[in-house]
Amino acid sequence: MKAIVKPTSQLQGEINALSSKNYTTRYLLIGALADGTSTIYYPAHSEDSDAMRRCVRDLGAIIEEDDEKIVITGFGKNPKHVSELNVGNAGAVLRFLMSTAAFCPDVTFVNTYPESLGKRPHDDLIDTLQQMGVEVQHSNGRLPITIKGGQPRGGKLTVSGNVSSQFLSSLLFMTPLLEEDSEIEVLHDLKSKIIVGQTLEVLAQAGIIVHASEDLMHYRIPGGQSYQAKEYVIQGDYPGSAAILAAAAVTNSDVRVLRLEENSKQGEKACVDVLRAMGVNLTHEDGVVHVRGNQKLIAGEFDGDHFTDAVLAMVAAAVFAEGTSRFYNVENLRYKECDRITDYLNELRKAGADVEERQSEIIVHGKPQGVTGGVEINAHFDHRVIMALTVVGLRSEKGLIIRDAHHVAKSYPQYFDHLRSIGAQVELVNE
Ligand SMILES: O=C(O)C1=C[C@@H](OP(=O)(O)O)[C@@H](O)[C@H](O)C1
Ligand SMILES: C=C(OP(=O)(O)O)C(=O)O
Repeated sequence: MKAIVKPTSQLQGEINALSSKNYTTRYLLIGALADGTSTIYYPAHSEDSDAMRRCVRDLGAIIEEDDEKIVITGFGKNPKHVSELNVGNAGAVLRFLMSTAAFCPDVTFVNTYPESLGKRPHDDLIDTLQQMGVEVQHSNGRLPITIKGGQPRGGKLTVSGNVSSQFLSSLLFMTPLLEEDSEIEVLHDLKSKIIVGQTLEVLAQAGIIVHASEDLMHYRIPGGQSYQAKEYVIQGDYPGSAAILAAAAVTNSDVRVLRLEENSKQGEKACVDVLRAMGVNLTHEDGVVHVRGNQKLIAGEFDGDHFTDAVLAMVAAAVFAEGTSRFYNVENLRYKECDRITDYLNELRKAGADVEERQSEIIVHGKPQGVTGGVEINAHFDHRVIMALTVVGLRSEKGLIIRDAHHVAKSYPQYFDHLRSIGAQVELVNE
């Protein structure tokens, strides 16, 4: 599918935020790891959340669903001995389930996105699984990956955190089910640290005890625990909504996004502060972010690791700011669906933006007068590139054509419908 994004100067209306992808994957997992029946209200419906649903079902969870909820009966620590799992292009789903798969004798995670997830490294988690006595076959740390588990061991474990926090989260979900206690030391650095808070939050809700050090670099996890079956309610999704808010920020707008909790643990809620720091006129009260954009933004400097999945949308807003913006501490964006520094900036340049890259920084020389556009954009299999380039297209002189825009469905299938409902001129054409 091709998205033809036409210049649009005005956006107006109200959007109900999509449901959080990262909470949906977590609650599906802990529902599957519980012995009883849990209920998840308002789950996300996207390729990534569907991938988790499909895989836990393959592993033996029983799932019933209707329009508002999923009812899931888990398999505890006794998943079905499947031979193959397909996580699609979902990094978190793969990494979370690699540890769960250690309870199975022989499971292969297949490589269905060789150009995207197939290029992402998983060595750090493979190392830890090997410390636990699990045999892992892999191609240079990448898919396809075969886990030959059975009886993984706890004890003293280390995991590197400087590529992804998902490896640590994965171990935090699985180690409470081991017979013996575990101690996890995070080596090097811990990127996307803030999202580990979401993992600890849902573990506590399921009655799991984890002793975490204040800096989130050391953990003591008592073994022999079991997940309680509970009821969970999914909140609105900040990473996806960040793109809607950025679109409102770069146009003349009066846009309200509902269901965005002020006290959420999602790091990407910082996008509200980033836009405010850029001079955007907005309020955030009672779960509603209300943007009244006037196309005027000012540049700023931001630690992007605090809002990793919203960085691309914030960079898109900075393209139109007065002055030079700097997003630092973002090296791990290179290990996502595409290289979100080099690949993304190449597409931004095609659209007419003035951007520079460093190994762990994105620098944007703003163009308040707008960019020319009028070119075709390569999506690089990346939903966040698609969403961010759409924002740029709306404020361009000649619009943008985004190829392979259907990949937006990885996290936000209704993105273009939502944008059109507030007045964005976007045409979708089957290629
Ligand atoms: O734990 C999670 O659900 C996620 C962690 C983050 O990844 P990294 O830790 O690799 O940055 C984030 O980018 C991803 O979308 C979801
Ligand atoms: C990086 C992302 O997801 P994942 O790592 O789960 O593929 C994302 O949603 O932006």
